[in-house]
Amino acid sequence: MFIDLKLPPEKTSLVSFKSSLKESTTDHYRSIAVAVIISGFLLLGALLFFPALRPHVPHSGILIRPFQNLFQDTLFPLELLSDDEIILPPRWITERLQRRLPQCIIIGVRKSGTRALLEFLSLHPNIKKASDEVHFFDEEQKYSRGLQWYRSQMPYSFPEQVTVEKSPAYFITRYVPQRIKAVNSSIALILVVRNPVTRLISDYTQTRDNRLKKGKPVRTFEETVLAKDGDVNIGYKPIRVSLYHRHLRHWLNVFPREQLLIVDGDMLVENPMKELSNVESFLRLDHRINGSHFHFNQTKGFYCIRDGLNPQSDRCLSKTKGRAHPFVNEDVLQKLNDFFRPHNELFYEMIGQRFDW
Ligand SMILES: Nc1ncnc2c1ncn2[C@@H]1O[C@H](COP(=O)(O)OS(=O)(=O)O)[C@@H](OP(=O)(O)O)[C@H]1O
Repeated sequence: MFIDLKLPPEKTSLVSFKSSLKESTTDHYRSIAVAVIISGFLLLGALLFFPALRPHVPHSGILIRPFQNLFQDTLFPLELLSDDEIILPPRWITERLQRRLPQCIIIGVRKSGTRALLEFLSLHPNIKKASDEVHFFDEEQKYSRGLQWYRSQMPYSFPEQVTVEKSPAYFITRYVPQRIKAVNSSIALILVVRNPVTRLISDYTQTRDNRLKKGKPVRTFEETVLAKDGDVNIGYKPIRVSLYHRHLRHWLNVFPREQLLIVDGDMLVENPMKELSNVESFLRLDHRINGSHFHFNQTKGFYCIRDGLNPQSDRCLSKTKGRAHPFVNEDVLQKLNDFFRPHNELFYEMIGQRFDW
C-alpha cells in the first residue's frame, strides 16, 4: 500500500511543529488552571451552603470574631458565637492571650466619672477593660468564689496589655484595700474625684430617679440633705461618701501614695484629654489616646467617643450618665460648701494636691 505523505519543506515543518507543541502545552496548563479555579469555587460554595461538610477543627477555647478589631473586646467563649462567625486565631496568638487579673483598678468615687474614664481609657490599644463592675473585693458572695472567678470576669489580653476594672464601691469599703494588697501589692490604683457637692447632687439624682421609676415617693434635695434643725444631714450616706479624706485614710494606710493616681472628674467632663494623658503616663503607656477620639456632643452635653470623622459614629455614655440635676437653692449650696470645706482641706493635705472646691 502506498501512502502519499505530503511533507512541507524541512525548515517549515520544524517551526510549525514547535509552535503547535507550545500551543498545546499552554492550552493544557490553561485547562488545569481553569479546572482548579472551578473546583475551588465549587468547594467554597459547598462549604458555605452545607455547614455539615466543614471539617471539625478542635478549638482552644478562645475564638475570634473575624474581621473585627482584634484588639478590642472581640474574644468570646465558643457558646457566644455561631458557626459562621468563628475562625481560629493562629497558635502564636492563642498562646499569648489569657484572662489576667487587673493590674489597675479604678476604685471610685461613685458618680465622679468612673465610667467615662474606663470607656475613654479603653481606646488605648494596650488597655483592656472589664466592662461590668466586678465588685469582687466588696461583695462577700463574690469574694468567696475566689481568684479564679475574679480572673474569669476579666477580658482576654496580651502580656503587654494592662487589664483595668472599676468598682466604685471599693473606695468606701473598709476592708477592700487590705484584700487588694493581698492579691497584688504593686497594683496601680486610680481615684476619680469631683467637687463633693456636685457628686452629692449626682448621687441624689440617681437615687431619686430610681425611686421614681419604681413609683416610690421622693423627697426634694433640700429635704434630703438637711436635717430638721437645718444642719447638714450626715446620716445621709451620699454626704458621707463625699467626705473623701475619711475613706482615703484606709487606702493610704495600706498603699504608698505613689501607687494612687487622683483624676479630676470635673476636668474629665470639660477636657478629657488632659486627664487621660496623666493616666497613660501613670500606667507607663505610650500616649496613644488623642483629641481626635472625642467630640463634644451638643445634644448629650458631654464628650463622646468618635470613630474617625464620622459624626454618625458618636458613642456617648448611657442615659444614666449626664442626667439633668435638680435646681438647688443658693443658700443650701452655700451651706453644703461650708460643710465640706474643712474636709476638703484634710483631703488636699492627705494627697498633696489641691482642687478649687
Ligand atoms: N463624657 C461623659 N459623658 C457622660 N457623663 C460623664 C462624662 N464624663 C463625666 N461624666 C460624669 O460621670 C458621672 C457618672 O459618674 P460614674 O460613672 O462614676 O457613676 S457611677 O458611680 O458609675 O454610677 C455623670 O454624672 P451625672 O451628670 O450626675 O449623671 C457625669 O457627670
